[in-house]
Amino acid sequence: MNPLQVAVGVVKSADGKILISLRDQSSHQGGLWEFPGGKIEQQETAEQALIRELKEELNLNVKAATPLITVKHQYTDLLVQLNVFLVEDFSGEVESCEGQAFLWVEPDALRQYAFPKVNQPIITAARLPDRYAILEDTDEPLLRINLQKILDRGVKLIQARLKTLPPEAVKKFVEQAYPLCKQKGALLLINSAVKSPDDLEADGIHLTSRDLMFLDKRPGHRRWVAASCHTLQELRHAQKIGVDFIVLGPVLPTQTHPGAEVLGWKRFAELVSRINLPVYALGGMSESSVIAARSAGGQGISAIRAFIESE
Ligand SMILES: Nc1nc2c([nH]c(=O)n2[C@@H]2O[C@H](COP(=O)(O)OP(=O)(O)OP(=O)(O)O)[C@@H](O)[C@H]2O)c(=O)[nH]1
Ligand SMILES: [Mg+2]
Repeated sequence: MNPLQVAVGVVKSADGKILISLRDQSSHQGGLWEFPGGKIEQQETAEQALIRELKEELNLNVKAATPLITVKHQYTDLLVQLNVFLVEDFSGEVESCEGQAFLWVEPDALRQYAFPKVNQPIITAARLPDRYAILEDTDEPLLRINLQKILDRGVKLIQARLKTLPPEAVKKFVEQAYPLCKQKGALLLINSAVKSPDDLEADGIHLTSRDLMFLDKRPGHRRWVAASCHTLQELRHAQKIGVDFIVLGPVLPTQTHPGAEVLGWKRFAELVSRINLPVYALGGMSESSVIAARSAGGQGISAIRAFIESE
């Protein structure tokens, strides 16, 4: 059966708050909060439906929208596909055209509201940025310089992939890096290949694909859990154990792995469409690849060099 196609907007104000509204008690999933939107009519594109619905429901004029995530869900009574857009460019004051309650909420506070179950990955996508920097092993002074470059560039999500640095050096570095990241409002995740990642204070863990496949449940006491994947099997396992987001690649050829087999954007898009999770594209990315990644259904890009090389 073809899913019911729905266009949904994560509407973000200039001060970073997100618009949610309360579903009418009598409607499907009634009494729960939602991101505004509605069914895509015949002859309409998802974007056209989004523009029409946000005008009809909230009197908002959408000026630009970019794809954020697509999720599919089988309710007992209904199969839906939510085509979610990020809307940062709009005009007009929100009005409750259908008498529904609405609220502007900080992204990190979205989890406190009751949404339909399928909305969970949308909430995660709304909280995450479009760039995920990887901080690679190198000598310590250079590591600090690279971290500073990443932070100066405004990247808000960073993975410390310090696989070969001795544990004491890793500990010393993370103890300095974590407060710096906090100060800049950036999240710091520690790669699971780091020796004793549990001893390090950070925002979460980034699982290697190998470590991911050894787990049968999400590691506890972690605010954020991410994972590296290369195959559909790994993606499905990540979704099953409740990982928050994925890095998938290599998408394009890289200098570090010349001749390695790559997915390409088409296969990347196909794989992303099979799961309901935010996915970053890795491999051969530059800052300008964000647009391609988002068009392919991804959350954005992950890279090592793109964020430390001069623009
Ligand atoms: N708009 C919206 N719909 C959602 C969300 N999550 C979710 O499961 N849905 C489901 O998507 C379907 C369509 O959404 P809708 O009820 O907004 O459609 P609509 O505005 O065209 O409604 P109408 O038929 O009353 O005019 C519903 O079955 C609803 O339960 C969400 O965050 N926003
Ligand atoms: Mg609606």
